[in-house]
Amino acid sequence: MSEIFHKDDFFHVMQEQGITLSEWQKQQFSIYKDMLVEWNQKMNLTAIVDEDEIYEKHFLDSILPSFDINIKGSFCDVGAGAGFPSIPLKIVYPELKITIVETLGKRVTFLKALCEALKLDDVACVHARAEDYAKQYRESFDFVSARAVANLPVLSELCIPLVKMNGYFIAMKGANGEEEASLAQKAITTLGCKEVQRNFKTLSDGSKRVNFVYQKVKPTPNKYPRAFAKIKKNPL
Ligand SMILES: C[S@@+](CC[C@H](N)C(=O)[O-])C[C@H]1O[C@@H](n2cnc3c(N)ncnc32)[C@H](O)[C@@H]1O
Repeated sequence: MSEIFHKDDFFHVMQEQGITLSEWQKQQFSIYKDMLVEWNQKMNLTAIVDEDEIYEKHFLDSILPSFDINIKGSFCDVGAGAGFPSIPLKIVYPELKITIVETLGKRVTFLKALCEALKLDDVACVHARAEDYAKQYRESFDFVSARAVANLPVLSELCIPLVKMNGYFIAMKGANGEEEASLAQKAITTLGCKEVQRNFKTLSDGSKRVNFVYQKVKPTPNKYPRAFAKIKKNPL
């Protein structure tokens, strides 16, 4: 990637990956960017408000995992905040069936308005904690992902119970990702997963990304997820 990232580089990277976006998809990204900046004046959605940075650090970053694994079917985004990574993925891959589980009501309000403005079908925005949602919807999704929600030992217990057998948990991590991954090894195995990919990326400012892909090879034992206080106090 170039040293200074411009919005147009986003579309070039997509093309390099064989993804040609229609005018409407480009417009959807533009509407998304505008809504993010506008709503951010009323509520805390993101620290990134520069247009080029939004295209790189939110939009491109969200889509990066799909360059290494074919993301299709049902996709649950735990703690999506302002919609990352699931909404950029949905814009690029309109067939995805998205469920967002987000614990902050104001952000859910933003996400619902966003989905309406972007005319997105098949996006459910659920106001809940992931560990509560898993009581009813465990092992329901082909893919479960999260970015910037919790450290990996904790995040694994929030996300893996929601993954179907043979489905995938994608943990999107930054510079400390590998350290977190070593600490999470026991959690990943206990919850029924094994690592199948570890993908490294670098953004234009040199910041590192590592996206871990774990596959569910055994059902998650019924006692997980525990209540959040227990997960936090005593991570697996
Ligand atoms: C730092 S934000 C990251 C948002 C987004 N994923 C991103 O990368 O920009 C973390 C989000 O996770 C949500 N969250 C934290 N714990 C959660 C849980 N147990 N279940 C669902 N959402 C949770 C928070 O409300 C917050 O919106």
